[in-house]
Formats: sequence, structure tokens, C-alpha cells
Amino acid sequence: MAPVKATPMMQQYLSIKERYPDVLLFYRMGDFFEMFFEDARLASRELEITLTSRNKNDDAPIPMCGVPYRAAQGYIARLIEKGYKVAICDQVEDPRAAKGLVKREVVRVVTPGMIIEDELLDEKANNFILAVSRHQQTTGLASLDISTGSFRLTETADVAAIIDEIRRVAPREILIPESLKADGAFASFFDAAPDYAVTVMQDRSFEYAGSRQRLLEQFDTLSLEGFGCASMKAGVGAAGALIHYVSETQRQKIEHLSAVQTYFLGKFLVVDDQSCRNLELSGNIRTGSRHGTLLGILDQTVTAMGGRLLAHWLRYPLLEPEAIQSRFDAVAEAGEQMQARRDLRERLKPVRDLERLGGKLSMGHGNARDLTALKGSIQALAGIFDTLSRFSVPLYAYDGDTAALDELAGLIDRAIREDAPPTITEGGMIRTGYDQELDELIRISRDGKGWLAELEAKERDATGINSLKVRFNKVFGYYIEVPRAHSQRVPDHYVRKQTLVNAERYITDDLKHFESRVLGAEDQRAAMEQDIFMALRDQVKAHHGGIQAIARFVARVDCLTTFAEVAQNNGYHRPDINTDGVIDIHDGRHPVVEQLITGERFVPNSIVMDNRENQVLIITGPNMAGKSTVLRQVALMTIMAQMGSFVPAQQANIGITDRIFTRVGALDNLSAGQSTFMVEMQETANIVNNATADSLVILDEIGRGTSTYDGLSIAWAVAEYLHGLNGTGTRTLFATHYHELTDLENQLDRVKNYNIAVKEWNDEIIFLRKLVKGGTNRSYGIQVARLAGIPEPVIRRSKKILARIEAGKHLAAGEKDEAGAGSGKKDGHVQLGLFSPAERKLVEAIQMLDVSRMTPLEALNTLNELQIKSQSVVY
Ligand SMILES: Nc1ncnc2c1ncn2[C@@H]1O[C@H](COP(=O)(O)OP(=O)(O)OP(=O)(O)O)[C@@H](O)[C@H]1O
Repeated sequence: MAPVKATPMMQQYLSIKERYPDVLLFYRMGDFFEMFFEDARLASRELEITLTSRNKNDDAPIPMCGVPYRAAQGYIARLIEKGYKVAICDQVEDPRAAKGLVKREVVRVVTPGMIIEDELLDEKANNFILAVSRHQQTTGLASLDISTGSFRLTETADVAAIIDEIRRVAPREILIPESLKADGAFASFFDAAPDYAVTVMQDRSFEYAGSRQRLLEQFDTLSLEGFGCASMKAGVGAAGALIHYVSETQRQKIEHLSAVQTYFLGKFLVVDDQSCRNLELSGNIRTGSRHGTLLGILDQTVTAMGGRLLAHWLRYPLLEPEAIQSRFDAVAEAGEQMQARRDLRERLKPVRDLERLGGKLSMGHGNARDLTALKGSIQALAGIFDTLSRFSVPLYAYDGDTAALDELAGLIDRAIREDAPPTITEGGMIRTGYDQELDELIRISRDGKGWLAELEAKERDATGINSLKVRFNKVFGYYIEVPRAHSQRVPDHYVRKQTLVNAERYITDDLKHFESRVLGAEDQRAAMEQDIFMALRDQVKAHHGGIQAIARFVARVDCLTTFAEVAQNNGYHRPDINTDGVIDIHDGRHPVVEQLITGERFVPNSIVMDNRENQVLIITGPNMAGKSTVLRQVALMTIMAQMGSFVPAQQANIGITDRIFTRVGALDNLSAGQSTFMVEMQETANIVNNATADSLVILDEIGRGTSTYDGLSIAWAVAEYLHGLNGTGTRTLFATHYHELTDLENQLDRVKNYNIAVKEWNDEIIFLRKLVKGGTNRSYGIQVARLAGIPEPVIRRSKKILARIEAGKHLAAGEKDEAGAGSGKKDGHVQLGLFSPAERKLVEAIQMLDVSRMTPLEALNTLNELQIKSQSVVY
């Protein structure tokens, strides 16, 4: 493709481009970044910029397009957003000083996983790049957020767990070795998830020995023992590959990557990706946004670091009771000390993103304003510690030392002006008094104007020419201008430079001396300020460890006080924690639905689950009654408790859960070419294959995507299987419209029926939203259809059809009674006509509660509760 006789510049371009075949090369030429050949075609298409050509008159013109140097960031952002990588090839010598062709080099490669610019990052989310690696039977995984320095690794022999973990990390970019590209599990994962930007690298970059060496050099240590990963060959392989990629793309050592955190997948509650979506933990199913999600409710953090940590806690809920209790203790303390907590949160607000500021400055990016932001954040710490001393829990005590940081802030304060410009090359950043030499230069350039005015007055006096002027232009620099009429009177030491129609222009030794001082001073001042700035930036690099430690501390304090704040505002309570598998929730609520519903008050519900009698709960009830809501609120409360948050319940005892599985509704996956039923069955298979005695399974209707009898049979068999799983069974909440499943209660020890009560009233239904014991045999689908706005003729016709079907069923079952459709009668139930209206209501309510399964006292209490709690119906 190269032209026959490439110019020296084009040769330089081609030799650089050769090293970056898969990356768009931004080649700096003066005030522009230019792209050539295929890169130019692609960029012009993606960025909608004009495609031109170089050597237009040549036989082989070269396609070319360009973006202004100063506006490059925005264009790069758009390309990264689309999954491309951009190599920034800059001029690495001053073009004015260059002899011949200006030297150019790639100074950085920007990829989706290697972003440090604030504008391209979501403040409250990490931007991870992730690597996977295989060593014998073990697969390793490492993730890195270069902007914050967060660097973690893990490994396991369970490939499915690694794939779950990739989803949990949700990286922007993934590095895999060539040999894993075609590996069964990974290949199908990447095929199904084309959104990931995958970078394939040679296996060599993932080898243990080389990786270990790179990590040791990066961390400047002699062994990896201190990081707990010395023997984790697969994990270390992945981490080392990341470091290799960092040095390839950043072209420098990244100082703020000073440690890697080893973690084990078995230490955290696993909520697979599908369940995260189903439960809307952080992404609204319809909009994808945070609004209407658990994260949206919980994340009232006031700092960027706190926001990211809270999102992390949500993805990694704990399993160890002590660790959970210690978060609860802190939340409780912060909850009690309301004033101190409010003060603390006020004082946290001005703390800027220390992690990213520290990272950016350490990498040699960032400007004086970033230093000022860093300073302000460090200065805010004193007030924070002061407020913290009002709390008693040791968790709030910071065990590091901030003296060095205070010193750094002091230094920045003395050096950097509050009104510093965003550029670092044009001066205006450094305060007077910080550096004498700089002050002198500033004085010269500033005093220059005064000096000129003085000179003008002095020369007018000396020559007696009142119209004499001192002027400046770019060609001559400073000069003295005298009208021609007076040119006879100029002294001998004036040197004539130019003759105009009406005037003569002269220079003098004094003026030239002054000029070199003033003009030089401007340049020198800018250069000197840049030097001082860079020295300060190096200081930040030297303190990166302290900055990161304090950032982690601030994040934690922010999260814990946020939990306390949210608990107070929303009426959450501290749950008990147990390891016996008991889930006992008294008056629990759905944390999101309770905030979003309008017009209706949220009705709390109580629920008990355990591994003895109440292991599999079959929940029936009409459409729209609130089955899904109650199911999800149990899962959400479990996650909240294990992340250390209080829960929306009057009282709760939460049995620590190792995995939460959900199979919910029909989320179409048509884009992946799978049928709804197929997806449903795959998800169900995943559950029955992976649930343990400590898991919590949420099944919101299974088997609905196929014919009634197939579906019912599958649902039945799955419920049975989960009840008997591994000999112990697993806690399961099963919402279903197959009323036949309620028979399971009679057949299996640990199955219990519940339903969500509704009230039928003049052919309408009123939702009581109350979870009560017992099954139900009606769906009220037609009534719900009417509520949804299905036209009356269709409703009438459905009723007729239903009546006929039900009559047919009854007859088939050998029953004589044809009462059937719509009456809601159950065998053995009292005839409603025998009662007064008041009594009738009572009887109806009792019928709904299925009192046969309750003690009289229970029945009465529940009834009272129904009357008191439900606003939807007036008895
Ligand atoms: N406890 C409650 N208190 C008040 N409103 C509730 C409660 N539970 C549910 N709702 C309201 O009812 C709506 C429907 O609830 P949900 O989706 O849980 O019903 P469902 O029984 O699962 O319905 P379907 O069988 O049609 O899927 C919710 O969106 C919410 O607005």
C-alpha cells in the first residue's frame, strides 16, 4: 500500500504504524493529528470527518483525515466508546529545534480498558481491564482499574465460576492468551457476549515466571508472599499479563500500582449475572439506568470513592458473620449519632476523587487544578478526623499517618495559585514567593510595560521630540518611532531600522537589551513554572501509597455512614445473622418497590424459611397480587444484610447464603438467537446443577414458555428436585400459577404453601398484598386483564370460555356441581348466601386465609392484621 517513493515523513509514519497494526494511529503534524490509509477511512466514517488525500496529484494519493490537536480528546473518546484503540504518536522533540524530520513516538495507547481521563470515566463506577490465564487445571483472573490503582487477582479450577466472575467484574476490555481463545467455555462465552472488547495476546505474556518477575519489578519486592498469591500460578499469570499490557500501552512504569489484592471466590455471596439483572441490583431492566434499582436506593454516598466501594460491596456481599457484624456495628453507631454523622457527611462532601487524582498525577498527567483539588481534599481530612473522634467504634479510626500528606498539601498550597489555568505550559500556575528566581522573571515581564513608558518619557525629554513613541512589532521587536519631520533631531546612538512614508523607526542598545530580557523572561517563566509543577507532581507520585490508603478509608467511612443514613431515612433495621439457614423476616418490604409505588401504601409481609419445615415455599395468587415482589424482597434483604446494610423489615434474622439463584419471568434473549423457553430451561438447569444447601433459589414461574402440561410437569419435577437436592434440599421460593403444585405440600416434608390474599368484590378484585398461609386455586387473570384495559367484549368472551373450560374440567373429574366459573368456590367452603353482609366479609377473609392450617389465634391475628394493614379494602 505504501507509495512507490515514500517521503521521509511517510516512511517514518509507516515504520511506526507497522508496530501498531490493529490500532488507529493518531500521527501528530503541527496542530493536527493525522490518520492515513485504512485508519483514515475508518476514522472519517466513525467520526464523520472529511476524508481528503495527501499527494493529490500523485498517481497514488494517500487517504488522509485529521483532527485538531487540542480537540483530540473528544474524538478519541468517541472511538474508544465504539471499542477501538488509539495510539497517540506525538512529536517528541521541539520542531523548531529539530534538524530534518521531527522525531515522533507513540507516547500512549488508549484502549477501552486503559482510560485515565476524567471526562471518559464514570465517576461512580470502576473501569476495569481484566485478564484470564490458564495454568494446568486452574484458571486465573486478574482485574485492574488503572485510573484508581485497584488491582486484584484470583484463581479457581471452576471455569464456570471464572466466567461468572468476568461478568461480575464487568470489564471494559479483556486480555486472553491465544490458546484460550478457542477453548470451549471461553469461546462460547465470548461468542454470546460480543460486547466485550477482547484483546488476544501471545501465551508468552501470561507465563508464570515472566509474570511473576514483572509483578516483583512493579511492586519493587523480592517475593509475592506478602500479597498472598505466591503459589497462585494462574492468577499471577493473568496479573503479569496486565502489567505487560500496561507498559505496552502507557509506555511508562505506573507507580501507583504498588500492590495486588488476592481474593477467593468462595468468600463472597455469588449472585450470577442473570440474577443481578432479574433482581435489578444495579441496572433497571427496562432503562439500564440506576433509577429503580437497589443500588439507586442505597447509593447516597457523597464521594466518588464511596460510590465505587458501595457498588463493589453490592457485587461482593460477605459470608463471614464477624465481618458482617463489624459493618453492622459501625452502621449502628453512625445511626445513633445522628448529628455527628450529618457533620461527617458534610465534611466528606468536599473530598474529591483522591484515588483518581492520585493515579492521574502519579502517571504524569493532570494539571495544576488537579493539584489544587488534591490539596483541598487532604485539607478536608483534619475536619473529618475531628468528627470521627466523636464516634466510638474503632472501625472509624484511621491507623495510617497523614502527616506526610499534610506536608504535601502545605507544599501545594504554597506553590499553586488557586486561579491556575488548565494548561501547564503557559505559566500562571505558581504563586509569588514560592521561588525567587521565578519571581524575578515575573517581575521583569510585568515591569516591562512600566519600563517602556519610562523610557518613552525619558527619550522625549532627551530629544525634545514629543511625538516620539516606543512600539513593538513581530518583525523588529521593540523600536522607537519618530515622525520624519523630526528625524534630524535623533541622537547618534539611535540605529535606523526602517523608513516609512511619515516616520523613521530606530532601535537602541538599551531597547534591545530590554527586549531580550522581557521576551526571554516570558518564555523562561513558562518553562520554569512547568518545571516546578512537574517537581510537585513527582512529589505526589512519592506519596501515592498514602493517598490510596486515605482514599480507601474515606470510601469506607462514606459507605458506612451512607448505610446509616439510608436506614434512618427509609426505616431499615439491623438484622440478626445466623449460619443455620433460617430466614425469618417480620414485616419486610421491597426496598425499591416501596419507594416507587404511588397511590398505594406498601404492605409489609412476614416470611419464614429454614431447612427443616419451611424450605420450599410454593406461592400462588392472582396476577399482579405481589408474588414477584415478595420473592425478590427476600433475596434483596439477604444481599443487603450480607453487604452490611440494615434491611427494610421490622425485624429480621438472615441465614447466611452462599449463592442466590433466580429464574424470573420471560426476559427474551432473542438477539442471542435463543427461544424464551430454551433460555428459561438453561437458567433452571444452572440452578439445579449448582445450588447448595446454603443457597437461596427464587423461581418466579417456570415452565410457562411451553404447553401447559409440559410446563406443569417440569415445574413439579424441579420443585421436587430442589426439595431433595443433595439429600438436604435448598431454600426455594417458588411463585407459580400452576395451582396443582400446592399438592406438593401434602407429599413432601419441607414444602409449605402460601398465597397472596386478594379480595373479590362485585366481580372486581382488590389486592390485599398480604402473604398468607395456604394455597389458592384461582388466578383472576380475567379481572387483571380488565384492569389492564382489555376491551369489555373480550373480557366477557374470556369469561364464557373460562366457564366452559372449568365446567368441562369439573365434569371430567366426575363432579356434579356446575357452579364453576368466577364464583371462586372451593369444596367444603361455606355457602355465602347464609350470612349477613358483615359476616360474609369475615367469612370470606377467613376463607382466604385458609384457616384449616392455622390455630384459631393465628387466624384471628392474621385477620386483624389484614384489617389494619390493608388500606385497599374497608371492612
Ligand atoms: N406488598 C405490596 N404492597 C403494595 N404494593 C405492592 C406490594 N407488592 C406488590 N405491589 C404492587 O403490585 C405490583 C405487582 O406486583 P408483582 O409483580 O409482584 O405481582 P405478581 O403477583 O408477581 O404478578 P404476576 O403473576 O402477574 O407476575 C407491583 O408492581 C407493585 O406496584
